[in-house]
Amino acid sequence: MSVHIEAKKGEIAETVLLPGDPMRAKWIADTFLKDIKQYNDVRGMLGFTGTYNGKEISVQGTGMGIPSTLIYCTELITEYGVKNLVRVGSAGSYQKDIKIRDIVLAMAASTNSGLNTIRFNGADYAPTASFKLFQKAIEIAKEKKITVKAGGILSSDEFYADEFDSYKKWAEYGVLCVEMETAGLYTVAAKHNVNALSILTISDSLVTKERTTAEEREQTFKEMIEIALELA
Ligand SMILES: O=P(O)(O)O[C@H]1O[C@H](CO)[C@@H](O)[C@H]1O
Ligand SMILES: O=c1cc[nH]c(=O)[nH]1
Repeated sequence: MSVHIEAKKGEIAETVLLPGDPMRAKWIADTFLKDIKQYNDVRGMLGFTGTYNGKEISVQGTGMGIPSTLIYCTELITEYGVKNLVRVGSAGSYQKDIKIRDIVLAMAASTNSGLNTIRFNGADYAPTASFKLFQKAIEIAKEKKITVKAGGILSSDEFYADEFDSYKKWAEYGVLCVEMETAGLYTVAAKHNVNALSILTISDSLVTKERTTAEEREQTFKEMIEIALELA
């Protein structure tokens, strides 16, 4: 047992899917996995291990934001030996041609978090996806005939910005979409020399102001999950 995860050693697979929402973790386990065992309920941050096509895989809620994500990822890596961390999250589009329900593979994550400027004494660090998982995800998507887009994203510390239009600066520099965890995930994975990839489904657009419902966000991101599960 670690501070925030009550699993015994060996109860968590080498590959873990990481939704922010613990209820999405339960939905993924119930919908896609066999022989499911719930290994965590500390703080309601549900975690499950099961099998997918005969391979063991786990799914763990991370909560929202970089600090919460860093807690779960650090414990998964250092206490449970997890090697592949695959975030499956929702994101807001910053670009006209990134539409609701599109899937985005995050190649790199800019951030307005102090995480790395603190860590690197004021210098910038560029958190990037693991090439191995990224390349594999592209191949899986091709095989499954699922269209994916790929590029840089923003991991923001705030969901509600004071100035709505502040997103336009990131958009001008090619950032595809915004979420709140990936820069932390990629940084902690790099520190411990393990693999990480964020696969995101666009839940709303800052450009067109369209939105999906909370239920859709929890349950309808099937294609993204199908790619992630094949990464085990
Ligand atoms: O859908 P999840 O994985 O929670 O991700 C996004 O949704 C939350 C905000 O509603 C933030 O965690 C953001 O990153
Ligand atoms: O606009 C959005 C949508 C999902 N997640 C975010 O952080 N922002």
